[in-house]
Amino acid sequence: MINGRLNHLVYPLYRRLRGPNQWLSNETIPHFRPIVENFMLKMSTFSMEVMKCIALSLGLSKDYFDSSFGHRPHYQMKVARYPPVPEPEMGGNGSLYGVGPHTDSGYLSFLLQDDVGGLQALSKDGNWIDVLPRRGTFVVNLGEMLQLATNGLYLATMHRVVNCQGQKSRYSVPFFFNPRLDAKVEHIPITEFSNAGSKDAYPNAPVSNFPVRGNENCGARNKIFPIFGDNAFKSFARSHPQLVKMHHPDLREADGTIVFRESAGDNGYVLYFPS
Ligand SMILES: O=C(O)CCC(=O)C(=O)O
Ligand SMILES: [Fe+2]
Repeated sequence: MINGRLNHLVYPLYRRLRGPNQWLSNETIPHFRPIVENFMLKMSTFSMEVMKCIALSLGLSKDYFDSSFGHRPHYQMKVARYPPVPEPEMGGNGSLYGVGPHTDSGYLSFLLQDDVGGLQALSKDGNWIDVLPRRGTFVVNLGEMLQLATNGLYLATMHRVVNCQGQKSRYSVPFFFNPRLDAKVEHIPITEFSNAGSKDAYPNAPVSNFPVRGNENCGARNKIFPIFGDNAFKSFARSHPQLVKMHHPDLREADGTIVFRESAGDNGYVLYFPS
């Protein structure tokens, strides 16, 4: 439900991505809500500063991206725990990855990871590189909206999380900084970027080694939608097919595409083309 309405009555689809936060009680974690709210506010101010630096690095005015945040940038934070996966299970049916290979859908992601390790990023020549934890630093990933804006001059960072073995869980706090859900991200009109090309950002990616879930997120198979909300909904639906099934009965994810059940319905599904 969103604002008392059933999900399947809410269009455009990306409006379903906003809803009330579910806070942990003070008994579970004291002061959880104010700590998280304070962190998110500081991160969003910081992110806007980094976006100004990115604009300057592209030879644009520092407020170039501001209109795409408007009064309501879409930022999100999560606290993720990756329990260790015992060795016999490694390599079995998706358990190798805590998060399969993907690029994030927005502008920037800041990851605060503990010292367990497991995060990897894909180099352009197709090798996975360990992103080693460094105390007191954020890992910063560029997202698909920056790749789209720069027509591939700046690539969205392909990354994944390999499950740890041993005793300790891995904890990570990703903060995702994005445009407004309804922002349409245009190519930056600078000719030197126009040939960069973003059709297949990772031509050497070892796609055949990827687990089934995640294949569709890679390289040429990953379509980037210019309206950020559409792009975010795409990523959400791919990453959480079970949630789509439970809470979005009019939708289905198939082969990396979001499809919806026609209400008048013959007996099938038709492709959903984001706005
Ligand atoms: O847990 C991490 O460090 C990364 C998580 C991630 O890539 C994601 O949630 O998009
Ligand atoms: Fe990610």
